[in-house]
Amino acid sequence: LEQRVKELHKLLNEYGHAYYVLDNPLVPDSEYDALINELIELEERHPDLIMPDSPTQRVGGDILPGFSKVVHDTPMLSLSNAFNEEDLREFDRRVRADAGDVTYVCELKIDGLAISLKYENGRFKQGSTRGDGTVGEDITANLRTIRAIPLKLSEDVTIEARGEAYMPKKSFMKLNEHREEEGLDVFANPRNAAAGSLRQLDPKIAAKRNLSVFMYGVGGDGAAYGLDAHSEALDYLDRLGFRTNPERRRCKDIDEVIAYIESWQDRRQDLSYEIDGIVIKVDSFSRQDDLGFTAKSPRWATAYKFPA
Ligand SMILES: COc1nc2nc(N)nc(N)c2nc1C
Repeated sequence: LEQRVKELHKLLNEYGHAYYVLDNPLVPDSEYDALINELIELEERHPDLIMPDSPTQRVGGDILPGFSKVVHDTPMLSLSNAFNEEDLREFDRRVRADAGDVTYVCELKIDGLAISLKYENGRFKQGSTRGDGTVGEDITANLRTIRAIPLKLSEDVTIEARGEAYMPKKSFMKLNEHREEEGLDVFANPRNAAAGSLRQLDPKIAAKRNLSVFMYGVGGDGAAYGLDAHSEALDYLDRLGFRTNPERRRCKDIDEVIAYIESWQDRRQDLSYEIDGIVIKVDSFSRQDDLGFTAKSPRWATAYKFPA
């Protein structure tokens, strides 16, 4: 019996990772559903076999009285903005003045809300919003319902991952249709819908909102994990079981960055999620250290914003 429960955990976590993290289903939904229902049955009959990281334990029971505060280990900063090619070239000039020739990493800027996920010995412990950058809200119960967020990593590491929670365009359209039928006011955009869903005190509501995430960095000093560059950190997050955005691209100079941005100007409407720009980061962590931070933003990154 215990053996069967362990086997179901393994199968469901593997199938779940393929479906929700890699967008590459290994089995039809009907097979996944049959297995999860078998596990729910077994756990109902034998509650002593319920583990915290069981795939059935994503939706908590009780409604929270409120959200407690979380002080971030390192501030969750904001990004400076670039609105045109001149801004981008100015950013590049400033970077190379202090750090010399650098390689950049370009990432899609997901139009959602920033989150921090903390893991201890490979297990999801706490998730929070950015808040004011220093203090956020503990929304662990709601984040547990997001199946793209692993409850257990492939390695027993203690790590913080940061990224963006968002609502896919399709889910946003369906949610608003449903709200219209119910005579409720609709959400203005997927970002507001995602924020509203994660601010629910009842995790059962968040669980129904079909949210997802793209993780875009490690909290604190990347070098602490033996990584030399941001692109390596993203590959490391992939290996640990996180969902990262596959469209990221290393660019050897600002001309390549500009070409990458132009390539997404029109293609972005084909994405299944909304983006509001492209984030450009110096790849090497030691070059990032040469550049440091202003009071509120890294000097080694900027966000090109698409015209609204
Ligand atoms: C290094 O800091 C950041 N990196 C980011 N990366 C992506 N892809 N998207 C963001 N919104 C983002 N925001 C911040 C503050």
